[in-house]
Amino acid sequence: MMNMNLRGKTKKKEILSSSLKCNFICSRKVMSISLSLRLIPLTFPHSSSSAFNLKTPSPKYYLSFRSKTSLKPLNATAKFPPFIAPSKSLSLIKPHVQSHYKPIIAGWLCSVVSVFSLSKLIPKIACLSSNLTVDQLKSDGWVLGVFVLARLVATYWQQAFLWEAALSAVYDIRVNVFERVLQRELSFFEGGSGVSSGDIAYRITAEANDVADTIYALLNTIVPSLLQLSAMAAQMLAISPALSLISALVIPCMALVIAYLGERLRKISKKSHLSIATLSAYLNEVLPAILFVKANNAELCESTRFRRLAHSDRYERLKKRKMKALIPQIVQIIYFGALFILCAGSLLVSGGSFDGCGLVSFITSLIFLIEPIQGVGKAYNELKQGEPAIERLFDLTRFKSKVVEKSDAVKLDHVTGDVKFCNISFKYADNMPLILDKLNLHIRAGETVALIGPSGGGKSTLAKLLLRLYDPVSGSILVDNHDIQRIRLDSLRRHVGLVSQDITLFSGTVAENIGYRDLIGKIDMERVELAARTANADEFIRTLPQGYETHIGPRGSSLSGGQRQRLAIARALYQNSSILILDEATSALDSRSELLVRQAVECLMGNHTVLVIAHRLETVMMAERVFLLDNGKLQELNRSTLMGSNHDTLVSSGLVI
Ligand SMILES: Nc1ncnc2c1ncn2[C@@H]1O[C@H](COP(=O)(O)OP(=O)(O)OP(=O)(O)O)[C@@H](O)[C@H]1O
Repeated sequence: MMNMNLRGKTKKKEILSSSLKCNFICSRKVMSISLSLRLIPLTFPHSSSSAFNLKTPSPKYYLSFRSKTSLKPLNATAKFPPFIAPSKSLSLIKPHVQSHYKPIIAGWLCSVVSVFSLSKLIPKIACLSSNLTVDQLKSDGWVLGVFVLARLVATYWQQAFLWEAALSAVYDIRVNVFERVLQRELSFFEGGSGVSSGDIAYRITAEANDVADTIYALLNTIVPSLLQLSAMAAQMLAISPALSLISALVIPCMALVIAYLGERLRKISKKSHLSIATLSAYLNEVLPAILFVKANNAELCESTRFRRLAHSDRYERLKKRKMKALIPQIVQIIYFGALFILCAGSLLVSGGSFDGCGLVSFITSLIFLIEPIQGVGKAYNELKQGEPAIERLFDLTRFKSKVVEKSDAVKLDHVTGDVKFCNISFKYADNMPLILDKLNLHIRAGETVALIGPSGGGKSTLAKLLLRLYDPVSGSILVDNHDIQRIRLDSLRRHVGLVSQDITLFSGTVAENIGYRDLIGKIDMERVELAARTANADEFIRTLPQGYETHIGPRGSSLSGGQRQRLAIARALYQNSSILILDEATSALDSRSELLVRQAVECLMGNHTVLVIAHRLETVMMAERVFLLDNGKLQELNRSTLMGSNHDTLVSSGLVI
């Protein structure tokens, strides 16, 4: 049921609000959540954005849900320090560019050939045009041809080499940024101010391409444009120093205009980057949830949200495109104006001091002098346009981890699976309440312990602490009597496997998903099949069109819920970790699928230490000990007492009945 009422459109700072009531049907629970849909200000760091008087809201406003439950708003700008000083942008990309010095030098050498050919061409063309005879054409024609060809070939290779350097530098930057993103703590991606994956994806793809354009423009300016500028200036000085000085007055005039417009372009570009990143973040959140959208008849609501974000982007892009189109026109006006004055002036000033050939040569040199000045302007604009992209890209790499691997951390080759939580207290942030409060738990090697408790009680948090995705505020966790803070992170996570509640499968084949741990090595097909048989998955896999080589679609979307769960269990078995955390899915399965999954879980329990976050009574009964986690405290329950509990007690313990 949806009731949407959109009010207010155009006034500055007007808040457009509507209310939306949706019924969310989640597994066996029916939650009725009242959502209020409204536009709230979206802050652009360091931007002085004005409100836009448009029919649709300005980019200052951003559509969000407000609900009693914590539906996460899209967040394209959260968690980043303020933009760094523009001057730092160049120093950030410098090391990556310098490491590709070979194509840069090759490109610059080609530019030397290109400029040399041009400086030889100009006087020859000037003399030919002022004194054209068949004999002269015959004698000088082939020389001209050679220089023209040399310039064309050299210019081609100059651009090819410089693009190679720019794209290689951006490849390095991308790899570096992505590796740093992978190293970031989980808190960067989740929680109220977590950064959306769409925003990160946009930075690493589209914005990195903008950085490539900037690097190319800079490389193409530093030597080629300056070379051409010097060569042409030298020629002009040789012909007429007086006229050359007058021409030089044009340069600061152009530089001032270009600098002013470039600064404006930088501000506009920053907003444009943010608006497209927000749109990308939105799409990355909504499209994977398309089933939910359709099931809730939310197409209209999502289409409205999309339109607003797309409109903001259109507005910002158009502004940027207009500015980019305007700059060359203004430069051209100054250029042609100056040229006209110079042509007229040269006739007066020269007073016959140089001939027609010299005059044509001077004017042609001036034309080719203005070209690199325009090039410098263009490069400056590219830099101003690329700065926000460089800043946003490198923002991803700047962080200080709270979960730090100690220098003397040990690698454990084998663990028996003895786990102790000693006096663990934890909260997600200083200003948040304690989720776990002086909690103690000892799971013996090979034992299966079930953890139950109300939703939000902290069960998944406990699992995250065991994987060291967060560190406790106080207390310690021991694996085989080694404090996990003294175990190497890769070693710890190799020995602790996780089957999470939200089953994560990737596009690819069944075998690749089961053998995920060996994805870049060699997947052991025998182990894959053994794991699949143990997890009761082999039977259905063999009915798929290409068996283990069948592609399962994005996020395993071609499989049923039960099949996905069994595949995830098979993957955990393949990993061969001694300790397994099994966050049981709450979603309903038919009784046969449920039985198959339960049998698979039972197989897991046979020879692993298992911490199962249980939601079903049947799973609880498979465990040797059962603990209730409530209000940050742990309490051991008697299984037989639990069996005899009434419906309300079981539901309040977080069990799905
Ligand atoms: N990244 C986070 N940042 C801030 N708070 C969080 C974060 N993750 C979880 N929380 C909060 O911590 C509390 C415990 O969450 P947790 O996911 O551990 O509960 P749970 O017992 O596993 O719940 P469920 O059974 O519903 O999965 C909740 O109040 C939740 O809102």
